[in-house]
Parts: sequence; structure tokens; C-alpha cells
Amino acid sequence: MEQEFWQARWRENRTGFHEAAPNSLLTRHFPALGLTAGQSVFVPLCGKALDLDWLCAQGLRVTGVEFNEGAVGEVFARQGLTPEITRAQGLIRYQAGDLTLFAGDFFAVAAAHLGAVGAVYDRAALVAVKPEERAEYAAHLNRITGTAKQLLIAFSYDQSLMDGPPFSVPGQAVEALYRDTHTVTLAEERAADGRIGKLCNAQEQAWLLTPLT
Ligand SMILES: C[S@@+](CC[C@H](N)C(=O)[O-])C[C@H]1O[C@@H](n2cnc3c(N)ncnc32)[C@H](O)[C@@H]1O
Repeated sequence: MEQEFWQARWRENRTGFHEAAPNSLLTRHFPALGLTAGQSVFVPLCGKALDLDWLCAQGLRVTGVEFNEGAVGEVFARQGLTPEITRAQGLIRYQAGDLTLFAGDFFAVAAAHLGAVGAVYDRAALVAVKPEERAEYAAHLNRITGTAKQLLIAFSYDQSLMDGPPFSVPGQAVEALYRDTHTVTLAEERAADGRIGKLCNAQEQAWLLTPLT
């Protein structure tokens, strides 16, 4: 999805994807990944999600990437942190304590930016990517995280009822993207709330992705 599309949404405050509390599928299913304090979680297309704060509160090292620099700054401000801001090969790196957020393009993130990644948390990231760019997204994510385990939260609905984003990413699509690298397990499925729930009767699904050995 083009950068200008997303920057316009942030400018115009059309950020209905932003939730007022950490996603309960995160708080229920992230523990199944078995990360311990001090390990690192990567959050692609992170927005200013309160999920970041919840992950920090688990004692994890949290790294994210987000196009919108204002959103990145807001996460540090609400945590009362003053970030060190540096340039990092096409990205702007905000860092304080165990929280590092890159302002810039996910596809510009390299493995060296992240270091060792214990797990990936994808909420409303894969579903934000145009369907024709999904395979590239998943391959890049695996490349830069060493094919880490993952909690993926996605929507599934009849795509003819609404234009994305968020796009519908049904189970077959999750399988097709990740079956060569991970075991894909549906942890929970529930009716989505908000506009997508009302308009399209969408389901919100939490997937656990375990790397194949
Ligand atoms: C649907 S929102 C989800 C945000 C967040 N994960 C959440 O749950 O609130 C998608 C976010 O990804 C960002 N984004 C889209 N494409 C991106 C890219 N290629 N690189 C970095 N950020 C991107 C957008 O600016 C937007 O904030």
C-alpha cells in the first residue's frame, strides 16, 4: 500500500484501526509463544498500537516499524520516554530503553536493524498489505526475522462487500503464505467488532505460526 495513502489517513485522523486497549487476542495468545523477559519481539506496521505498551510491560525488547513518524513519537511520549533519534539506512530510529521504533518503510528494514528476533506480532499488518504484495511481505518478514515464530491477527470476510484495507486474509491465504516455513494453527476465531464487523460480518482470527524444524 502506497505510503501517501497511509500518511493521508494519519493526517486526516482516519485511524479507525487504532484500538483503545491492547488487543485481547494478543493478551490471551501471546503467552503461547513462550517468550521470556529480555527476548525480542518485532511488530511490523505497528502504528501507535497500545499492544506495544503491553509487550513492553511483559519485559520484552520491542521493535516496530511504522510509516508515520508522528505515531512513533506518540508511543514514546505516552510512555514518558525521551527517545534517542538517529538515521539508520533510510529509516529514522527512535530508541529508549527496550523500545525501538523505526519510522519508515517496512521493506527497508534489514535483519541487521533488528538483531535476534524471538517472535513476530502481526496485528492488522498483513491485512493492510495489498493482496498482490502479500507474498513479498511474508518473505521479507521471514528474511529479516530469521523465520521467527509468530502471533498473527487477521480478518476474514467476503471481499466483495468492502474494499480493503483491511483486506480479507482467509485461512487458506495464511496457509499458502506460511506453510513452507511454519506450522499454522488457528488459536481463536471471533466476530470482529467495529465497522468491518457490522458491514461484512467479518471474523477476527488469531493464528500461531511455529517454524518448521
Ligand atoms: C491497519 S494499520 C495497523 C496499525 C497497528 N498494527 C495497529 O494494530 O493499530 C497499518 C499501519 O501500517 C502502516 N504501514 C502501511 N504500510 C507500511 C509500510 N510498508 N511500512 C511501514 N508502515 C506501513 C500504516 O501507516 C498504518 O499505521
